Amino acid sequence: MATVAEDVIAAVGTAPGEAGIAVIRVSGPGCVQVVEQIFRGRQSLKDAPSHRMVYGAVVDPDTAEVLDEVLVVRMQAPRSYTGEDVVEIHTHGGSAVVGRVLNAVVRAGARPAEPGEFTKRAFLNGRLDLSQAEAVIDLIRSKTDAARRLALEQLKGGLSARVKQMREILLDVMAQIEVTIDYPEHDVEDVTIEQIREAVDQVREQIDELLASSRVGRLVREGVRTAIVGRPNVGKSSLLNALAGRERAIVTAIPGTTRDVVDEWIHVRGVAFQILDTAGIRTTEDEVERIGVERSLKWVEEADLVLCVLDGSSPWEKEDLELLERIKDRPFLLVVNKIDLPQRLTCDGRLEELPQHRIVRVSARTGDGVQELADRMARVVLGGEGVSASSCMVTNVRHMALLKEAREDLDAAERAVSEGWTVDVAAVDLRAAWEHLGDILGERAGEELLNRIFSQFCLGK
Ligand SMILES: Nc1nc2c(c(=O)[nH]1)N(C=O)[C@@H](CNc1ccc(C(=O)N[C@@H](CCC(=O)O)C(=O)O)cc1)CN2
Ligand SMILES: Nc1nc2c(ncn2[C@@H]2O[C@H](COP(=O)(O)OP(=O)(O)OP(=O)(O)O)[C@@H](O)[C@H]2O)c(=O)[nH]1
Ligand SMILES: [Mg+2]
Repeated sequence: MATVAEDVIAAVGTAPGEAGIAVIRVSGPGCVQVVEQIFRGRQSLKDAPSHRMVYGAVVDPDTAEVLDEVLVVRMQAPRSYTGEDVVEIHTHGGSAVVGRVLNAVVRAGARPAEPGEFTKRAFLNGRLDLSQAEAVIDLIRSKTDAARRLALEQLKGGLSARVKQMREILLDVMAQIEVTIDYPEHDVEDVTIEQIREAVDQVREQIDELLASSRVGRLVREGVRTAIVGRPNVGKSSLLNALAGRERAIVTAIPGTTRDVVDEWIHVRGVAFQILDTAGIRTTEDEVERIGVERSLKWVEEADLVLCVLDGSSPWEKEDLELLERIKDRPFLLVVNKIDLPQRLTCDGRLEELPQHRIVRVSARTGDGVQELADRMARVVLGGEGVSASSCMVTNVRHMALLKEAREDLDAAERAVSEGWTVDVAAVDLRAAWEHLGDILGERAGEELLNRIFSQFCLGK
């Protein structure tokens, strides 16, 4: 079969396995002619209007055997996902059908696409910038509603708009510096220094805001590691089970039941929490239990959120106080458990000293207060307002690193003017900041970076 197209790529866009339908996507100049060769419909594809389904059959290019009954849609460049001519063949789902149809497309002149190649083309054709292309992977990978929302916001260009706005401010002041340098006879240097300061402050403030959002962004994207800690027998494992809604961990009346860390994922208000049930913290001679206690203490330091459990039915003990000291500078909630029993937790006003929104009273046995605890956990992570539909958060470590670099460039620019250097010195730093921000959008992205990013995609995306 003659090759009719320069670089037409094809891949299955849907998940493998039996399904109602599957979509084979073909992209590149000449892809309409490629598919035309194997498509028999009432209407020829090239005469069909763009973005309109056409009914027909796919045939084997050599034997003309009918392979499947299909719907085909053509999307004319540049109005398509990749920005190139695109044809999609919607077949019946199932590996034999999809295998034969894809094979026919390849024999008609397309080549199998590499992972992420459609999205890479969308980037190279200017349909998406790099941060938007990265959002496509995040969107596909998102397991919770909040993660989906953040990724979609980025795909729609939320982060890009913020970055472009900062670059505008920098570009304006860089232009002003040019004028100062080119026409030194006009005494404009003082004005320029003020403008540099103002631009630096404005952009730095925006960068700081974005970097501050990255903590929550990461938690939303990756999940919140939440450690349940406390003395033995206060009901930590019971609490894990109550949050999980199933008997995940072993519960007994014997103190020191849990040794290894037991974990379970739960979703609260669109955020994923990995709940870690740990060994009760006490001094012990038992070697196995001692190692468990060490791990518990490690989790107090490393968790994104600490749930410190107290037994409301028994008096406060010295271990409780020690633990409270350890957690007070970490993100924590204090959970007073066993409220179904008579309350004997006297703690000399220590509880009253804590911010009251940090204290939740529950019964892991009856389930009272457990929903309130879950809501409170989500609030601690998301802050007051939660992840609103319009909020833009940085979730990507590449973006974080570039924002930090840009911030350092701006610090350097400010130092240059404060120390009385001529404005051309600050100009170098401002340009560096402008470029680092541009790297978020992929302005100077080389082949290596692009390959690293797009190779993480699934086939057919
Ligand atoms: N069948 C199918 N579903 C899909 C995709 C796809 O490629 N094919 N997508 C792939 O990820 C997503 C949707 N993304 C898309 C983005 C742009 C265009 C597109 O044709 N845009 C044109 C026309 C818009 C219009 O008619 O107004 C444009 O922007 O000019 C299509 C899909 C999710 N669902
Ligand atoms: N009445 C009552 N009993 C509870 C409650 N929560 C836990 N218990 C009981 O307290 C005992 C200890 O519960 P666990 O969940 O095993 O406690 P733990 O903190 O995991 O204990 P270790 O693993 O030994 O550190 C068990 O007998 C539970 O049934 C509660 O809310 N009310
Ligand atoms: Mg336990």
